[in-house]
Amino acid sequence: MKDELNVLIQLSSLAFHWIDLINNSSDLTCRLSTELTPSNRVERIIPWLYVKDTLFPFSVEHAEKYITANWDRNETQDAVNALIQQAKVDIKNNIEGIVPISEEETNKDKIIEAVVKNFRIQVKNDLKVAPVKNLQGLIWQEGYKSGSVKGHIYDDIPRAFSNWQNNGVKLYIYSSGSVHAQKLLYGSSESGDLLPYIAGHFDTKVGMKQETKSYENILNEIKCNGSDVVFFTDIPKEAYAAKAAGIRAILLDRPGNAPLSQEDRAVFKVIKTFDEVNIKLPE
Ligand SMILES: CSCCC(=O)C(=O)COP(=O)(O)O
Repeated sequence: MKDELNVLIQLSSLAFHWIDLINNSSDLTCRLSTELTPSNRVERIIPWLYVKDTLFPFSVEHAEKYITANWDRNETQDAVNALIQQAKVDIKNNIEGIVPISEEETNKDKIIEAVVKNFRIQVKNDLKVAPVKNLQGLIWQEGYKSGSVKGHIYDDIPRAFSNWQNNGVKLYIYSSGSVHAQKLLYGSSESGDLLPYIAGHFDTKVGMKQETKSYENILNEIKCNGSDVVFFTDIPKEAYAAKAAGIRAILLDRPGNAPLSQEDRAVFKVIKTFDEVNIKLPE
Protein backbone atom coordinates (compact mmCIF):
# COMPACT_ATOMS: atom_id res chain seq x y z
CA MET A 1 0.00 0.00 0.00
CA LYS A 2 2.77 2.36 1.00
CA ASP A 3 4.70 1.67 -2.18
CA GLU A 4 1.65 2.19 -4.32
CA LEU A 5 0.96 5.58 -2.81
CA ASN A 6 4.58 6.63 -2.96
CA VAL A 7 4.80 5.80 -6.64
CA LEU A 8 1.69 7.79 -7.38
CA ILE A 9 2.99 10.71 -5.38
CA GLN A 10 6.36 10.43 -7.02
CA LEU A 11 4.77 10.79 -10.43
CA SER A 12 3.95 14.33 -9.53
CA SER A 13 6.43 17.15 -9.67
CA LEU A 14 5.47 18.39 -6.24
CA ALA A 15 3.63 16.68 -3.45
CA PHE A 16 1.34 19.14 -1.80
CA HIS A 17 -1.58 18.06 0.19
CA TRP A 18 -4.15 19.35 2.52
CA ILE A 19 -6.34 17.71 5.01
CA ASP A 20 -9.95 17.77 5.80
CA LEU A 21 -9.85 19.25 9.25
CA ILE A 22 -12.87 17.92 10.98
CA ASN A 23 -12.48 14.34 10.07
CA ASN A 24 -8.83 13.83 10.23
CA SER A 25 -7.48 16.05 12.85
CA SER A 26 -9.92 17.62 15.18
CA ASP A 27 -11.25 15.44 17.93
CA LEU A 28 -14.51 14.86 19.57
CA THR A 29 -16.20 14.98 22.90
CA CYS A 30 -15.54 12.80 25.84
CA ARG A 31 -16.65 9.41 24.59
CA LEU A 32 -15.35 6.38 26.40
CA SER A 33 -13.73 3.78 24.25
CA THR A 34 -15.98 0.76 24.48
CA GLU A 35 -13.28 -1.65 23.32
CA LEU A 36 -11.44 -1.21 26.58
CA THR A 37 -12.29 -3.17 29.70
CA PRO A 38 -13.50 -1.13 32.69
CA SER A 39 -10.23 -1.61 34.55
CA ASN A 40 -7.98 -0.17 31.87
CA ARG A 41 -10.54 2.12 30.34
CA VAL A 42 -9.25 5.57 29.48
CA GLU A 43 -11.11 8.58 28.24
CA ARG A 44 -10.67 8.80 24.50
CA ILE A 45 -11.84 11.81 22.63
CA ILE A 46 -12.71 11.32 18.97
CA PRO A 47 -11.77 14.59 17.27
CA TRP A 48 -14.53 14.96 14.68
CA LEU A 49 -17.15 14.13 17.29
CA TYR A 50 -15.62 16.77 19.54
CA VAL A 51 -16.31 19.35 16.86
CA LYS A 52 -19.89 18.19 16.39
CA ASP A 53 -20.80 17.40 19.98
CA THR A 54 -18.78 19.96 21.91
CA LEU A 55 -17.59 22.85 19.74
CA PHE A 56 -20.88 23.33 17.88
CA PRO A 57 -23.05 23.35 21.06
CA PHE A 58 -20.49 25.60 22.78
CA SER A 59 -20.91 28.19 20.02
CA VAL A 60 -24.69 28.12 20.33
CA GLU A 61 -24.68 28.33 24.14
CA HIS A 62 -22.33 31.31 24.16
CA ALA A 63 -23.66 33.22 21.15
CA GLU A 64 -25.92 35.66 22.98
CA LYS A 65 -23.37 36.47 25.68
CA TYR A 66 -20.60 36.87 23.12
CA ILE A 67 -22.53 39.17 20.76
CA THR A 68 -23.84 41.30 23.62
CA ALA A 69 -20.44 41.71 25.28
CA ASN A 70 -18.66 42.46 22.00
CA TRP A 71 -21.41 44.40 20.24
CA ASP A 72 -19.33 47.51 19.53
CA ARG A 73 -16.44 45.65 17.94
CA ASN A 74 -16.13 45.81 14.16
CA GLU A 75 -15.74 42.03 13.83
CA THR A 76 -18.99 41.49 15.77
CA GLN A 77 -20.86 44.03 13.63
CA ASP A 78 -19.51 42.33 10.48
CA ALA A 79 -20.57 38.93 11.79
CA VAL A 80 -24.07 40.16 12.70
CA ASN A 81 -24.56 41.90 9.34
CA ALA A 82 -23.45 38.77 7.50
CA LEU A 83 -25.95 36.71 9.52
CA ILE A 84 -28.73 39.20 8.68
CA GLN A 85 -27.98 38.60 4.98
CA GLN A 86 -27.69 34.82 5.53
CA ALA A 87 -31.20 34.79 7.05
CA LYS A 88 -32.57 36.03 3.71
CA VAL A 89 -30.88 33.16 1.88
CA ASP A 90 -32.07 30.62 4.44
CA ILE A 91 -35.66 31.86 4.19
CA LYS A 92 -35.49 31.52 0.40
CA ASN A 93 -34.19 27.98 0.95
CA ASN A 94 -37.15 27.26 3.23
CA ILE A 95 -35.06 26.50 6.30
CA GLU A 96 -37.64 26.02 8.98
CA GLY A 97 -37.66 28.45 11.90
CA ILE A 98 -35.40 31.14 10.42
CA VAL A 99 -36.75 34.58 11.24
CA PRO A 100 -36.28 37.59 8.95
CA ILE A 101 -34.25 40.47 10.36
CA SER A 102 -34.93 43.88 8.87
CA GLU A 103 -31.87 45.89 7.95
CA GLU A 104 -33.82 48.89 9.28
CA GLU A 105 -34.07 47.38 12.77
CA THR A 106 -32.12 49.51 15.26
CA ASN A 107 -33.08 47.86 18.54
CA LYS A 108 -29.93 46.02 19.61
CA ASP A 109 -31.73 43.48 21.82
CA LYS A 110 -34.19 42.58 19.07
CA ILE A 111 -31.38 42.10 16.55
CA ILE A 112 -29.39 39.92 18.95
CA GLU A 113 -32.45 37.85 19.82
CA ALA A 114 -33.22 37.15 16.15
CA VAL A 115 -29.60 36.52 15.15
CA VAL A 116 -29.12 34.05 18.01
CA LYS A 117 -32.42 32.29 17.25
CA ASN A 118 -31.32 31.85 13.64
CA PHE A 119 -27.77 30.87 14.59
CA ARG A 120 -29.13 28.04 16.75
CA ILE A 121 -31.08 26.68 13.76
CA GLN A 122 -28.21 27.23 11.32
CA VAL A 123 -25.79 25.29 13.53
CA LYS A 124 -28.37 22.56 14.17
CA ASN A 125 -28.77 22.19 10.40
CA ASP A 126 -24.96 22.16 10.05
CA LEU A 127 -25.07 24.98 7.51
CA LYS A 128 -21.47 25.25 6.44
CA VAL A 129 -21.72 28.87 5.32
CA ALA A 130 -19.23 31.64 6.05
CA PRO A 131 -21.44 33.85 8.29
CA VAL A 132 -22.17 30.95 10.64
CA LYS A 133 -18.59 29.66 10.60
CA ASN A 134 -17.16 33.13 11.22
CA LEU A 135 -19.27 33.72 14.32
CA GLN A 136 -18.38 30.24 15.59
CA GLY A 137 -14.68 31.06 15.24
CA LEU A 138 -15.08 34.27 17.26
CA ILE A 139 -16.95 32.48 20.02
CA TRP A 140 -14.53 29.53 20.13
CA GLN A 141 -11.65 31.95 20.57
CA GLU A 142 -13.05 32.79 24.01
CA GLY A 143 -13.35 29.09 24.80
CA TYR A 144 -9.76 28.37 23.85
CA LYS A 145 -8.59 31.36 25.94
CA SER A 146 -10.45 30.18 29.02
CA GLY A 147 -9.53 26.54 28.46
CA SER A 148 -13.19 25.47 28.12
CA VAL A 149 -12.48 23.96 24.70
CA LYS A 150 -9.40 22.28 23.33
CA GLY A 151 -7.86 21.40 19.99
CA HIS A 152 -8.30 17.65 19.95
CA ILE A 153 -6.48 15.86 17.17
CA TYR A 154 -5.92 12.24 16.26
CA ASP A 155 -2.76 10.67 17.69
CA ASP A 156 -1.18 10.13 14.28
CA ILE A 157 -1.50 13.80 13.23
CA PRO A 158 1.60 15.32 14.87
CA ARG A 159 3.68 12.38 13.62
CA ALA A 160 2.38 12.79 10.08
CA PHE A 161 2.82 16.59 10.05
CA SER A 162 6.40 16.24 11.20
CA ASN A 163 7.21 13.50 8.66
CA TRP A 164 5.74 15.50 5.80
CA GLN A 165 7.64 18.59 6.76
CA ASN A 166 10.85 16.58 6.95
CA ASN A 167 10.05 15.24 3.48
CA GLY A 168 9.63 18.79 2.13
CA VAL A 169 5.90 18.31 1.52
CA LYS A 170 3.69 21.37 1.94
CA LEU A 171 0.53 20.93 3.99
CA TYR A 172 -2.63 23.00 3.54
CA ILE A 173 -5.85 22.78 5.50
CA TYR A 174 -9.20 23.12 3.74
CA SER A 175 -12.17 23.13 6.08
CA SER A 176 -15.67 24.54 6.25
CA GLY A 177 -14.54 25.95 9.58
CA SER A 178 -13.22 29.51 9.19
CA VAL A 179 -9.49 30.05 8.76
CA HIS A 180 -9.59 31.77 12.15
CA ALA A 181 -11.17 28.67 13.74
CA GLN A 182 -8.63 26.38 12.04
CA LYS A 183 -5.75 28.42 13.42
CA LEU A 184 -7.23 28.31 16.91
CA LEU A 185 -7.56 24.54 16.79
CA TYR A 186 -4.13 23.76 15.34
CA GLY A 187 -2.45 26.56 17.29
CA SER A 188 -3.65 25.21 20.61
CA SER A 189 -3.85 21.51 19.91
CA GLU A 190 -3.31 19.02 22.68
CA SER A 191 0.05 18.28 21.07
CA GLY A 192 1.06 21.93 21.11
CA ASP A 193 1.23 24.51 18.36
CA LEU A 194 1.01 22.70 15.01
CA LEU A 195 0.75 25.87 12.91
CA PRO A 196 4.43 25.83 11.93
CA TYR A 197 3.69 22.66 9.96
CA ILE A 198 0.93 24.29 7.91
CA ALA A 199 1.74 26.27 4.77
CA GLY A 200 -1.74 27.73 4.34
CA HIS A 201 -5.44 27.55 5.21
CA PHE A 202 -8.58 27.60 3.09
CA ASP A 203 -12.22 27.86 4.09
CA THR A 204 -15.48 28.33 2.20
CA LYS A 205 -14.25 31.64 0.81
CA VAL A 206 -12.81 29.46 -1.99
CA GLY A 207 -16.17 27.68 -2.31
CA MET A 208 -18.04 24.78 -0.79
CA LYS A 209 -16.16 21.56 -0.20
CA GLN A 210 -18.37 19.41 -2.38
CA GLU A 211 -17.87 21.61 -5.45
CA THR A 212 -15.09 21.01 -7.95
CA LYS A 213 -14.63 24.73 -8.57
CA SER A 214 -13.40 25.16 -4.98
CA TYR A 215 -10.52 22.76 -5.59
CA GLU A 216 -9.70 24.52 -8.86
CA ASN A 217 -9.61 27.81 -6.92
CA ILE A 218 -7.21 26.31 -4.38
CA LEU A 219 -4.97 24.96 -7.14
CA ASN A 220 -4.86 28.48 -8.60
CA GLU A 221 -3.99 29.99 -5.24
CA ILE A 222 -1.21 27.54 -4.42
CA LYS A 223 -0.05 27.57 -8.05
CA CYS A 224 -0.11 23.81 -8.45
CA ASN A 225 -1.49 21.29 -10.89
CA GLY A 226 -4.00 18.76 -9.62
CA SER A 227 -1.40 16.04 -10.07
CA ASP A 228 0.83 17.83 -7.53
CA VAL A 229 -1.74 17.42 -4.78
CA VAL A 230 -3.14 14.69 -2.57
CA PHE A 231 -6.37 15.48 -0.75
CA PHE A 232 -7.43 13.58 2.37
CA THR A 233 -11.03 13.59 3.53
CA ASP A 234 -13.58 11.30 5.13
CA ILE A 235 -16.43 12.68 3.05
CA PRO A 236 -16.76 10.82 -0.28
CA LYS A 237 -18.58 13.71 -2.00
CA GLU A 238 -15.59 15.94 -1.27
CA ALA A 239 -13.26 13.28 -2.62
CA TYR A 240 -15.26 13.10 -5.89
CA ALA A 241 -15.23 16.92 -6.19
CA ALA A 242 -11.44 17.03 -5.73
CA LYS A 243 -10.98 14.14 -8.16
CA ALA A 244 -12.92 16.03 -10.84
CA ALA A 245 -10.38 18.85 -10.41
CA GLY A 246 -7.62 16.35 -11.21
CA ILE A 247 -6.51 15.89 -7.59
CA ARG A 248 -5.81 12.50 -6.10
CA ALA A 249 -8.13 12.00 -3.14
CA ILE A 250 -7.68 9.48 -0.34
CA LEU A 251 -10.48 8.61 2.07
CA LEU A 252 -9.97 8.43 5.81
CA ASP A 253 -12.02 5.83 7.61
CA ARG A 254 -11.91 6.99 11.23
CA PRO A 255 -13.93 5.63 14.18
CA GLY A 256 -17.38 7.20 14.16
CA ASN A 257 -17.37 8.07 10.43
CA ALA A 258 -20.35 7.15 8.25
CA PRO A 259 -19.68 3.78 6.57
CA LEU A 260 -18.08 4.02 3.11
CA SER A 261 -19.87 2.32 0.23
CA GLN A 262 -18.30 -0.44 -1.86
CA GLU A 263 -18.21 1.99 -4.75
CA ASP A 264 -16.32 4.62 -2.74
CA ARG A 265 -13.85 1.96 -1.67
CA ALA A 266 -13.40 0.88 -5.28
CA VAL A 267 -12.77 4.43 -6.52
CA PHE A 268 -10.52 5.71 -3.71
CA LYS A 269 -7.71 4.38 -1.60
CA VAL A 270 -8.96 4.16 1.98
CA ILE A 271 -6.76 4.50 5.06
CA LYS A 272 -7.50 4.35 8.76
CA THR A 273 -4.61 6.57 9.91
CA PHE A 274 -1.87 8.62 8.32
CA ASP A 275 0.63 6.01 9.52
CA GLU A 276 -0.43 4.00 6.46
CA VAL A 277 0.95 6.52 3.97
CA ASN A 278 4.34 8.01 3.38
CA ILE A 279 4.11 11.18 1.37
CA LYS A 280 7.31 12.54 -0.10
CA LEU A 281 8.55 14.59 -3.00
CA PRO A 282 9.53 12.86 -6.22
CA GLU A 283 13.21 11.98 -6.41
C1 LIG B 1 -12.01 24.51 12.68
S1 LIG B 1 -12.89 23.44 13.68
C2 LIG B 1 -14.52 23.50 13.12
C3 LIG B 1 -14.76 22.87 11.84
C4 LIG B 1 -16.15 23.13 11.37
O1 LIG B 1 -16.76 24.10 11.78
C5 LIG B 1 -16.78 22.28 10.44
O2 LIG B 1 -17.92 22.49 10.07
C6 LIG B 1 -16.01 21.14 9.91
O3 LIG B 1 -16.04 21.16 8.56
P1 LIG B 1 -15.02 20.32 7.66
O4 LIG B 1 -15.19 20.90 6.34
O5 LIG B 1 -13.65 20.51 8.19
O6 LIG B 1 -15.46 18.90 7.69
